[in-house]
Amino acid sequence: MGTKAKVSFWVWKFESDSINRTYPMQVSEEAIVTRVQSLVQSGLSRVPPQYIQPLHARPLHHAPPGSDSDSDSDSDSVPVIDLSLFDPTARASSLDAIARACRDWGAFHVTNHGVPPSLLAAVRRAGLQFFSDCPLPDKLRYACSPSAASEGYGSKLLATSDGDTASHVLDWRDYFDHHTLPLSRRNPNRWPDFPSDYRDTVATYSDEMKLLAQKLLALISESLGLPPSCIEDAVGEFYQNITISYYPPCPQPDLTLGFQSHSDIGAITLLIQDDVGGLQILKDRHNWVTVHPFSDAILVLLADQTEIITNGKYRSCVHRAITNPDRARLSVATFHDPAKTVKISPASELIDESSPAKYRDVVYGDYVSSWYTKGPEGKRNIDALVLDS
Ligand SMILES: O=C(O)CCC(=O)C(=O)O
Ligand SMILES: [Fe+2]
Repeated sequence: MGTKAKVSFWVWKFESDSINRTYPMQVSEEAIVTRVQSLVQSGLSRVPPQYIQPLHARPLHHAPPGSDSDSDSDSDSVPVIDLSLFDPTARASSLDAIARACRDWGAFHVTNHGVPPSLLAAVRRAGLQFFSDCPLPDKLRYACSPSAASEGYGSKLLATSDGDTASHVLDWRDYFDHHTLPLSRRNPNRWPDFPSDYRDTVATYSDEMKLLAQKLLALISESLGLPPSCIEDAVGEFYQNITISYYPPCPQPDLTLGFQSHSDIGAITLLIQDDVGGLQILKDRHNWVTVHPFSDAILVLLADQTEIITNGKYRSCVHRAITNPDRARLSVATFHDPAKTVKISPASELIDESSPAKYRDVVYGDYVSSWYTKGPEGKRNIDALVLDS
């Protein structure tokens, strides 16, 4: 069956504590190539302990009101913005709708966004074929190195002595990360060559996402009364990465997360998912709301640098992915970040005596390093930059 060979990657040393809880003490070399999918294919009925979330982070459905694990309120749903309504007559009310969505959610779906539905389908299909039809040894030819933000096929790892990964709880997720922009970072030879249209599809998708991100940042700037180019000018040339996440079915979804709670660290993320569902957004700081898959809409998530540039008028969106026992899930997130050398600060237009800067300036590369050493830890990394008022 071939599954045994895959399990052999899973080599841990375990030790038990006084209440007989087993936990890993040391990660062997082989564990570097562990993928969640290979665990699942080995036929587990319980998840290994390093995937078990602490109680407060579990996707419970009956938590006390106000807690981080509050119930999913189905009555609330992420706003939808129809981009075809930005003609001169409807423009003012559409900008108002964007302002409300950014203020209340830090997220919204866009429809009539101009990206061909066939391209959205093609990128989902290419990702799914790579993850589900390609044998593990072939996928591992693209394994990313365990160092921070490397390109390729990976899974989150346990903390290492060099401090590259900081969390002690693992996500129930495998991923493929592509460096797509600027073009000097784009090398499709490092991406899967199966299915045969994979590389072209991801490259075309990257170009389309860049155009949409530019359009959206202009509208978001305008929705605050800023010049359309304000946020994009502050970000500078986009450093774009595309991450395809694959969440295998999980035997114990109540104990795990596909992706722990976090906000994205760049400026703006554009996300599509398949019809399985599992993405949740934290609304009003304590309510987890499921983002139901919505035909060919694209989900816009405001990220930390946009929060700084808008001086907190728009906050970055905290989100997570839950798992399910039955179906693998796929999402494609396209991140648009500043270059590492760019200094990000609140837009001068938004600052005066009555509205002082709320965030310290930060060089984006320093922000990224602190994220990779501390990890999201279920908190907002950006809170470290908030100035005392
Ligand atoms: O899978 C998802 O829906 C979320 C992915 C995500 O949050 C990320 O890649 O940053
Ligand atoms: Fe994210």
